[in-house]
Amino acid sequence: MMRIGHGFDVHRLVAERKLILGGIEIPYSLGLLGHSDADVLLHAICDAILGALGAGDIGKHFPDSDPAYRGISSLKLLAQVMGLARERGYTIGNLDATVIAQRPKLAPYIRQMVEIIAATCGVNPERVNVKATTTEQLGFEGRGEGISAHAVVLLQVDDGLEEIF
Ligand SMILES: Nc1ccn([C@@H]2O[C@H](COP(=O)(O)O)[C@@H](O)[C@H]2O)c(=O)n1
Ligand SMILES: C[C@@]1(CO)OP(=O)(O)OP(=O)(O)OC[C@H]1O
Repeated sequence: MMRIGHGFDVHRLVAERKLILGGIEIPYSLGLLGHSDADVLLHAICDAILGALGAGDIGKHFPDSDPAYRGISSLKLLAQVMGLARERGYTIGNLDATVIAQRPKLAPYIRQMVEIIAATCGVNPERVNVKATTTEQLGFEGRGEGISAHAVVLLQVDDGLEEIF
C-alpha cells in the first residue's frame, strides 16, 4: 500500500529573524517570519506527509495559538509528524521538494538539508531530494518578499529493511 501527499507553504521575509531552511541556518540579511522557526521547507514536507496520511495539516496538529510552539525548531515538528506515519506502519518511499527563493543562493546548502531531513525522517538520504529555483524576479518570491516551498511524498508500508546510515 502506498499513499501520496502534497504540501505547500509560504513565509514572509523580514529583518531581525534568522533564516532557517531545511533544518539549517543560512547566512542572510533577512529571515522568515512565523510562530515557529518558520522553516517553510520543513512545513511543506510536514504537510505532504500529513496529506499522504489523510491526517489534515500542520496547523491542525501544531496550532499557532499554542505557546508551546513559539520559536520551536520545525525539525521537532517533522519528527512528530514522521512518528505519526511510523505509528501507522509507513516509511518514506521518496520525498521531493522545491524551495522558491530569489535569494539567497541555496545550492551550497542543499546536501546538508537533505541529510538532516533524511536523518529526522529515519530514512536513507537517497530517498530525499531538495531543489531550489528563483522565479526570474517575478511575483512575491521574485521581489524577495517571501519564500515558498512545495513538497510531494510517497509513503510506503515499512518492511523494516531500510538501512539507515
Ligand atoms: N535561491 C536559489 C534559487 C536557485 N538556485 C539554483 O540556481 C539554479 C537556477 O535557478 P533558476 O531559477 O534560474 O532556474 C537552480 O537550478 C538552483 O540549482 C539556488 O541555488 N538558490
Ligand atoms: C508551525 C506553526 C506552529 O508554530 O506556526 P508557523 O511557524 O507560523 O507556521 P505556519 O506554516 O504558518 O503554520 C503552522 C503553525 O501551526
